Amino acid sequence: MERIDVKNMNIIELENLAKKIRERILDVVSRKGGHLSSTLGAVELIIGMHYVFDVEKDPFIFDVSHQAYAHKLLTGRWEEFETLRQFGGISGYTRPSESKYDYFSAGHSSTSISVAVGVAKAIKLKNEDRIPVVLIGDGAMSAGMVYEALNELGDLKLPVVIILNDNEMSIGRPIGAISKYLTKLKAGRVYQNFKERFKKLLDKAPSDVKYAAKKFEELFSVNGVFFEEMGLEYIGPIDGHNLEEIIEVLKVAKELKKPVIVHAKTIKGKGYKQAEGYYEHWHGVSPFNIKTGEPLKKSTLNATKVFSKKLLELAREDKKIVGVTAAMPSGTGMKELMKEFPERFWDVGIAEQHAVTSMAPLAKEGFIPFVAIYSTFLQRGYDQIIHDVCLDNYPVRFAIDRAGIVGADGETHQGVFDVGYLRILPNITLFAPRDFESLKKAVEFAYKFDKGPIAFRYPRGAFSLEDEIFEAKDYELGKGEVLIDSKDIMLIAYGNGVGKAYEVYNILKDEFDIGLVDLRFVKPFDKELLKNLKAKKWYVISDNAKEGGIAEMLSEFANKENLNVKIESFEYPDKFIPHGDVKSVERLLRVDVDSIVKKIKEDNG
Ligand SMILES: Cc1ncc(C[n+]2csc(CCOP(=O)(O)OP(=O)(O)O)c2C)c(N)n1
Ligand SMILES: CC(=O)[C@@H](O)[C@H](O)COP(=O)(O)O
Ligand SMILES: [Mg+2]
Repeated sequence: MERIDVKNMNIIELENLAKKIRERILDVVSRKGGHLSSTLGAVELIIGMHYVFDVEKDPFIFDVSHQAYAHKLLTGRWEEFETLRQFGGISGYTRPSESKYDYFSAGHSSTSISVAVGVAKAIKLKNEDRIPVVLIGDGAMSAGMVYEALNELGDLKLPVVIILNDNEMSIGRPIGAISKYLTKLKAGRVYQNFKERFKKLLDKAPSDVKYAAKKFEELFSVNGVFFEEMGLEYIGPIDGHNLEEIIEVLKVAKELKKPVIVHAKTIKGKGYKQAEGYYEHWHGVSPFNIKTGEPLKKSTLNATKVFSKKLLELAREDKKIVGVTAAMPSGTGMKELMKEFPERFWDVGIAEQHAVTSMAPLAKEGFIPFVAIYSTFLQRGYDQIIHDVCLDNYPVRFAIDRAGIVGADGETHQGVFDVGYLRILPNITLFAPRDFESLKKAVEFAYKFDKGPIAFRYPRGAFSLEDEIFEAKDYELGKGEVLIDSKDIMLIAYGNGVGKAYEVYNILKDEFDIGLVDLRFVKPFDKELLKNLKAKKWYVISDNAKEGGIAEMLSEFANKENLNVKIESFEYPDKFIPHGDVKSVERLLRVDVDSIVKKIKEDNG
């Protein structure tokens, strides 16, 4: 399907288009799952962008880009939208590799204004007639990167239009002073009209009236002062569902040829009554019944719930336990702890760097901090882990959720780098549970461990290994476990890799002398156990990137110790891993059970 040209449509036609887009989004997301309420709330703003700006030349930059489904539908992906977030289908985010109308990839939040500043510099250097337009949510405004970008933009005064899509929500409740400030701006509209009338009066008034009026303005003008002080023009708040108003204001913003913030108020979930105005649940959904809003599948036990429950148990017993999440209270299971102990567990908003650093002094002061962040978002806090936690060896506990392949979110969200990026840091201890029971033991071990920073990782959803196949033993620092011994082939697995290795073992056990080791710790790892293995063919199975991963680590060790072993890795190859269900993606990467079995048979046949 061709790109839909909205420029010649009248308001009624645009409103009908908005309705059609919402119906398409609801229909597909209810059957396939995906992000829902953000994207429903941004339909008119996106139509407005397409109406006023020229998508053929102006960079359209979507923050996170989970709200950009309307943009996908307008730019020739109406039919393909059916494959949303499915293996081999279109991405849930903007991807230049998917469409020339997707200017930049996103998935992590708060990068958009930096991208706009960069492209605005390029446009100026090339002396072109283009203007970057950004769509960013209020939740994304909690991250430091936004202010780094605004700081430069306000100084350079490059033409950039930033549409602030303010639905007064992040995934959950919005956090912090900026969010409160944006809410206050609600009152601004009335004041703006007043200000206009007041200005006319002032021009004729004596100077003492001018003085009083100025004071009045200082006292009551909450309208965009913050942004104006940063050197940006501020327009708003406008009604982000009123196409006429959006178009009128965006036209003005475009003509100003300056950095402008257009502050639009929207309703998250707009157009689907069940979702309108609800925190969290409707942000990202699995397939559901449109009529009732009920999910089609009942939720089952997952690693996040097990982590959350165990930490809550410990927190009830020990007041020194504190914790933080960065805008993912439900996603990380910290919500329950925040509810019961609001003075000890915090959501800091999208602010992973701050989350990490702020826990180090709590450790220094004798508290027991847990940082619960997804593997992919912890990348944001990397320097803070090195500089503020590891350097002075503070016992901050990192609970790394969504480790491994996460599924439908794809490239931007895969939790595959943490083993590599953490393994190289001095002072840190790294380990991983293999099933729900060992996850409980992992939380206990991390709680008691006070020698320095420690991190454990667990997957999205359930482990691939069921409980009670192997008894969950207490963790001992740096100790692995031989689960099944052998003299020939050894599957050396880590974390959620143990379940996959066990499946491989079951297929091959009658044909080969094959065993299974759970490494348990990657740092420090169990050198004695490995040296004493009789099996000299090691197959490494773990859900992390191969580069900087476990096989690499074991090869270095084996070479140093002259162990004379052959090591093969079934970790993830050196590429960004696409979206789709875990099984299909692993098959594509040739690290699924069948591919591993085939390779072992070929090697040993
Ligand atoms: C660095 C980072 N941390 C956390 C997230 C998870 N996340 C995705 S969207 C979102 C909420 C964003 O809120 P807002 O910008 O207001 O957009 P809305 O969904 O309300 O439209 C969060 C926390 C992320 N994508 N990137
Ligand atoms: C857009 C974003 O970053 C989040 O909404 C993410 O998709 C959540 O992932 P989970 O579904 O794994 O919590
Ligand atoms: Mg929001």
